[in-house]
Amino acid sequence: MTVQSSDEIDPLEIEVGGRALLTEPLLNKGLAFTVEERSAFGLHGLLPPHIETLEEQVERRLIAVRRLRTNAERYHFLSDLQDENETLFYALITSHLSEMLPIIYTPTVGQGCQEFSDYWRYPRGLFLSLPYKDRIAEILSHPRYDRVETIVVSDGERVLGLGDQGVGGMGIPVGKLALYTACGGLNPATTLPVFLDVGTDNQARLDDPLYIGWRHARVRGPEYDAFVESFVSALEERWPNVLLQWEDFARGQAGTLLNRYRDRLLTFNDDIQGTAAVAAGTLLAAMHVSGVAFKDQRIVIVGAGSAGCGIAKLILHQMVESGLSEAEARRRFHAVDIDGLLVEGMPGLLDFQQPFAQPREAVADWKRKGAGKITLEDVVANAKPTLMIGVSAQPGIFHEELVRTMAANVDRPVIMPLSNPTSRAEAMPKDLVEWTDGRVITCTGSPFTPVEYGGRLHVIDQTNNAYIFPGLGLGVLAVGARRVSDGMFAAAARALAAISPARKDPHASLLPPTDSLRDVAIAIAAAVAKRARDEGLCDAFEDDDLPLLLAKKQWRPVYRLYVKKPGYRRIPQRPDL
Ligand SMILES: NC(=O)C1=CN([C@@H]2O[C@H](COP(=O)(O)OP(=O)(O)OC[C@H]3O[C@@H](n4cnc5c(N)ncnc54)[C@H](OP(=O)(O)O)[C@@H]3O)[C@@H](O)[C@H]2O)C=CC1
Ligand SMILES: CC(=O)C(=O)O
Ligand SMILES: [Mg+2]
Repeated sequence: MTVQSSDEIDPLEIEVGGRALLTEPLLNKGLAFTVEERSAFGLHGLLPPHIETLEEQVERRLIAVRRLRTNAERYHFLSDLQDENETLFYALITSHLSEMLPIIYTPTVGQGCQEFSDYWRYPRGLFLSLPYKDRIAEILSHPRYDRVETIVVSDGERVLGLGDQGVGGMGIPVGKLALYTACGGLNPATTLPVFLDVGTDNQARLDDPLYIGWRHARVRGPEYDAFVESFVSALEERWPNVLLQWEDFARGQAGTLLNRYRDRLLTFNDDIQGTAAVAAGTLLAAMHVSGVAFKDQRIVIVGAGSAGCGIAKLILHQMVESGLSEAEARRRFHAVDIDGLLVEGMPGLLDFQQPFAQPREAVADWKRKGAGKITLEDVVANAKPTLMIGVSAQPGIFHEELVRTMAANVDRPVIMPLSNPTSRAEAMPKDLVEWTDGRVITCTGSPFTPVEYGGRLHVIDQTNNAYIFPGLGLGVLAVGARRVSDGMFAAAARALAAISPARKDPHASLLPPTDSLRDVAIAIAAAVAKRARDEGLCDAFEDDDLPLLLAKKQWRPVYRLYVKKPGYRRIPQRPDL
């Protein structure tokens, strides 16, 4: 449903004109300013005389972006466009989603984060640095942020699978929020990327004279906790109903922060919960193709960190819902971390890993003689998994022998190398298809081109939390949910599986194509909103009213007519220096 909101129809009253209007990305229309607007706002002469439509502007920028040689160049081109004219940026992105997604999001955003300081040009979002911790409330108080409803925050310690990028991690909240608008339809004026700069342990960044973050070893422990608490308290005060998404925090912080704040704010951790929902939804779709029910699944998760244990927790919940006892369901998980298979009583086992540790006696004879740990190879040979998920950021860890061993024991091995960016994927889909003689059902975290094998084209689905968080945000905001619950992610996973093309045709893709992420977001939002109501986390609404509630929350990249606001003032074209 497309609703033309009064926001789109009514003229917008503008306070400033001249150059100030052209340099405000939320208002700038570039060459699309009409003659009347150019007269009213003092734009004649500041723009060449040509006037064009938004569609023509999209076409012009599309030609320019396609002319560039690398995706890294395109990333910077699009960042500049976002900082110049957000309406045009989103019109371009939404009309070419599958082409633009790999540029503004994974994998290219990873390089953008690594080279953040090298290409620094224009600030976007808020940088909260520990040395200025006493200024947080003052920084958030600027009227520019009055309308903020959604914040994505990172401290840059675990940027995709690329480790600590310090302040470069800001590229992640910026990219995620671009998807909130492009896919979820949230108004960009209501979104805010935030970076918590607590230093970095990345020596190359610290040694780099161009590095623009706080040049200090990463602060941890009580000082870190107090800093995050200052941020959260100030945020609660400023925007009591804001949706806060934690993104790309390291294993040691991600779950701790989620548990600390989930009952206090409208908040979730995307790497733990969003990833769990997309992986579980893809698994449900894959089960439809493989015909293997939950009771017959044997699961290996490689990388028992935030994403790995988040995924395991949600799939475990689904297994229990399908009729398995909790104990039985637990036994089906084999979580492999850097020290091998997680086994009960193992030294260093973290709280969130405990539920997925195998009883010692169940795996007593799996360890090879003289070996210090039960390796991934031992696990695959003994557990005979039906499903193997990689969230370890270890490229090549799903090697040929391992995959062939897995494929020898099951008809349709399901293998998901979900680590990002592309360079960190546990395996290349082309290899997986070849090593399994085309039997594999596979999907990845970053985009890959389809693989041709045996006269058939294997589409590689992108099992990325981008299928979940834009819809989750849209859903909770549209109905005014007070908290984000695990139940909402379970509902999102089911909603994703329900729109899987493979439900109708087993040769089709598991997930809808990325071009349709706007429709996916609506389906996820509807499921999340209903779950919020059913859990009593928002006010009641009728199912029939939901499409309108969602549509009203969706902003579209169209230009509005501008008129002068009473008190309009023309800012001098050049300041007096
Ligand atoms: N597709 C998607 O939507 C998503 C993908 N991801 C990707 O998943 C990856 C992991 O993210 P996240 O879980 O947040 O990160 P974490 O750091 O929390 O977890 C990674 C885990 O892998 C472990 N590990 C490292 N080396 C090995 C190894 N050789 N064998 C087995 N385990 C190993 C790490 O152990 P240790 O810490 O001891 O080194 C750690 O426990 C990243 O690449 C990220 O991009 C994450 C979220 C969403
Ligand atoms: C996709 C994502 O959130 C990650 O790789 O961290
Ligand atoms: Mg992430």
